[in-house]
Amino acid sequence: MSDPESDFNLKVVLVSFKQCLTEEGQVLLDHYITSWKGLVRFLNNLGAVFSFISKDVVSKLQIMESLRNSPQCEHYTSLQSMVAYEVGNKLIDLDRRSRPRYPNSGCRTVLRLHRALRWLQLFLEGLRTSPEDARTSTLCSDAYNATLAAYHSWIVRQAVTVAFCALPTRKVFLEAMNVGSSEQSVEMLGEALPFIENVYDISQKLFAEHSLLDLP
Ligand SMILES: CCCCCCCC/C=C\CCCCCCCC(=O)N[C@@H](COP(=O)(O)O)[C@H](O)/C=C/CCCCCCCCCCCCC
Repeated sequence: MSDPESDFNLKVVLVSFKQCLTEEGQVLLDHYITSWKGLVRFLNNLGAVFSFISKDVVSKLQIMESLRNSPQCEHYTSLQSMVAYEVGNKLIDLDRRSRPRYPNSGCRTVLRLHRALRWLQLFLEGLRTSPEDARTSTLCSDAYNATLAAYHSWIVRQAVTVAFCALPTRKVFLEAMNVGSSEQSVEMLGEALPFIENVYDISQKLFAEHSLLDLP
């Protein structure tokens, strides 16, 4: 009989991002949410120092799940249908100077996860291509500074910097992916990272086309 814990590995999660995409390039939100839940499982395994990050992701996933379970659920099947619905019906706050009317819009919520996906892509690519003795805190903060940092307050950036010091070594990280040796993890990343890259690129293009990359 299969053991769900030992069967769970980072390859399964990264490949699940492939299932987010239809042949027509639609990004399916149910699969997107499921893929993110898999990432949260890994984050939780890294220790309590990361729980403030995990809580933020979980709260965003809950917003998306409640939209998927709402009477408007059919508009939240894919990223494309969600953007069309929320943009078409003016259900998004566009101006950061006005009082927020739609703090839980799907677009602003997915945008936060979308930016974090870019961080993940850069961080895992850094792990894959770096030498054995590379410092994970440096890989992680380089990826963070190139992506999420620009959108975070000073206090969040400080908390994140402290959390990075608690990261395990590169070898431990690669083995925690649960796909075998460090070498096998590196190989797996080379095969599976393009799946999150595809989802990121399609989402980025969609958000850019609708001027949604800077939602407050
Ligand atoms: C063997 C393990 C393989 C690696 C698995 C990694 C799994 C990673 C899972 C999640 C990644 C982090 C997701 C961060 C989402 C951040 C969303 C965000 O930007 N939220 C901010 C803005 O939201 P609003 O306030 O506008 O609603 C929010 O203010 C910030 C909250 C605090 C947390 C932000 C920290 C982001 C740090 C990213 C590095 C994570 C390091 C994880 C260690 C691998």
